[in-house]
Amino acid sequence: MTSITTHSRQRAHLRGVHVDFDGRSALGGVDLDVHAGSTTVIAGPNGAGKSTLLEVLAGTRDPTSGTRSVDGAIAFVPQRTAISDRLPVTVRDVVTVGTWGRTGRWHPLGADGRAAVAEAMARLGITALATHPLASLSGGQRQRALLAQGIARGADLLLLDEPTTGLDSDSAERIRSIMRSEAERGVAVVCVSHDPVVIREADHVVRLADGVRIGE
Ligand SMILES: Nc1ncnc2c1ncn2[C@@H]1O[C@H](COP(=O)(O)OP(=O)(O)OP(=O)(O)O)[C@@H](O)[C@H]1O
Repeated sequence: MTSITTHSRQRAHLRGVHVDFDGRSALGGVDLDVHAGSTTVIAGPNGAGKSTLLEVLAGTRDPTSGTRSVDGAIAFVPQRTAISDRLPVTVRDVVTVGTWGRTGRWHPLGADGRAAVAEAMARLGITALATHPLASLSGGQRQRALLAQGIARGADLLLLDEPTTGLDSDSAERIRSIMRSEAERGVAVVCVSHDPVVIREADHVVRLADGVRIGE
């Protein structure tokens, strides 16, 4: 059983985060706290700063000013459209990359890594696709492979960029169910989404407009 202490543990903490692009403000002083064992959705209109905020959380973009602290390992699941469909890799290759966070790059997979890859593929229902090229998958299957990569990492903070966009309702439900179960396992799940069901099911909703939080 996971203790209440573990579940309420703070995983990420942003204060006064500003991001400017060429002198234009994309984020104008955002505060955010993310806790273990919860789901947080970043919502808002196009251009509101959602992806920029996710990038700051991920550590791939430095704030122009403000502070960021993150406690634990991060897995980032990009939108499937952000990945080239020409990459000559199989589904198992894609999921195996997730274990690099455990083993270090290019190290042979040990039994733990192989088990993590197999479990992640089984949870996403893509075991039968393991040897298929990424390029041969449908959009929904590709998004599942990317999420399997994210959970194979075994991270404390799982960041997802629009994971259900363009998926049919069964595929979207599978993705939502994995997000819920990861949170139940104690992971802090943060996702950018326009999907009303994802937003309704979230423990916390951060609404952005023009780079600032609204509705609080
Ligand atoms: N690399 C960049 N260079 C310059 N401007 C950028 C860059 N990335 C984002 N922006 C600008 O910052 C603002 C916020 O962009 P961001 O992508 O974070 O919004 P978003 O809420 O994720 O939008 P969408 O829903 O369309 O994905 C926009 O005005 C965008 O044009």
